[in-house]
Amino acid sequence: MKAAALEEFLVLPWPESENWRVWVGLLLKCGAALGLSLICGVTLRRWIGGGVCRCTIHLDGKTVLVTGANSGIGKETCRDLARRGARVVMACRDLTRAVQAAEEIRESTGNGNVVVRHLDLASVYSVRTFAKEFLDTEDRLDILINNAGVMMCPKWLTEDGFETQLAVNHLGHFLLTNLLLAKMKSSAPSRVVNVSSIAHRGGRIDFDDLFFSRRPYSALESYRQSKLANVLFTRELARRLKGLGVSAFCLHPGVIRTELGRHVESWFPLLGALLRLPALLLMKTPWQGCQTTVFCAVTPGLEDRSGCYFSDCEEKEAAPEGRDDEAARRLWDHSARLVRLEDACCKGTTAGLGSR
Ligand SMILES: NC(=O)c1ccc[n+]([C@@H]2O[C@H](COP(=O)([O-])OP(=O)(O)OC[C@H]3O[C@@H](n4cnc5c(N)ncnc54)[C@H](O)[C@@H]3O)[C@@H](O)[C@H]2O)c1
Repeated sequence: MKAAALEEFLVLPWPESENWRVWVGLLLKCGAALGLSLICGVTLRRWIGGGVCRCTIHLDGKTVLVTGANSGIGKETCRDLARRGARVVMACRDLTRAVQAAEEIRESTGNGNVVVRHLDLASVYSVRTFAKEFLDTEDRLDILINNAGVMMCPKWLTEDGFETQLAVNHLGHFLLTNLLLAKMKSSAPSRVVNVSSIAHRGGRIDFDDLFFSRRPYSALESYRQSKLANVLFTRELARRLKGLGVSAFCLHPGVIRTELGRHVESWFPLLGALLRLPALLLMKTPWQGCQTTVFCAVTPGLEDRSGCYFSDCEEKEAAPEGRDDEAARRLWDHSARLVRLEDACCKGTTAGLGSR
């Protein structure tokens, strides 16, 4: 169709004409207008909508530990908690970037009590080494934020033979939390905050094939499985910790502009480039992305909501698959077996958390 013809096609006399092309043109224009208002609406909602933690509490004398702290949501979480006066331990895989991030946080907050420790959640050995050093050197742990994550990477197996997304997003954090629980109990009231995702919806824990050994690998299914595992772990942890002074929460941080999509972008570079502008408009900033994490970490009086799921600084209902107590218990048992939680080095640290 030539330009003039196209123009004529889209010109809209009011629909008194019976011509079907007029109606198609009208529909197209309405569609475009609707799409545009939707984008504007969502953008406005992103920028001026709720989801800001208004709690001004100070954390002087408290120690917080944040995993995956050198970028994105984790880094902004550290900045917020450092501003509140906490001692912040940044547990990171990439030490070079972590040292730079810590320096930047110290400068921007005036809090010099921000330290970096090495932690690779894809390695059971690294998690155990980190935990041992932490227990030996730190007096207390008031807030543990399990934030690190990897999304939709190719099928990589870790040195322990685990599929990477489940290993980093769930198993590493499961082991870390359990190893540090004795310290958290002695620092009670304390909190564990697990950064999950809305992607837990529609997720499924395949207990017969957690690592995609017998089924074709799907990067998306694996991510969903790992984020559902975060929700179920929170639920079971809260149940086991009832009355011990440690609460557990999980959350969806929103759709945030971070480096999390690096694997998806590397698979579809053209799509990544095309989506950059809409992403800039529609996605929240890392500062906005850390608000629900901080809300769960510091808001007083949340203890009776232990085990719950949050989004936009409000409690929300997790998807039905995230409220399955039997699956939560099974996942705990499977995870404990996989990371060998009962090994000598953990004994004594999990007191009170044995099986039912
Ligand atoms: N960005 C979003 O839109 C979004 C949405 C929902 C949930 N989340 C969750 O938020 C959390 C933070 O992600 P982000 O968006 O800030 O992305 P990010 O990529 O900026 O941060 C992830 C961090 O995890 C660290 N990490 C990855 N593998 C690790 C390992 N093996 N050991 C230790 N650290 C490791 C990375 O180094 C990085 O610092 C993730 O758990 C993610 O699933 C993010």
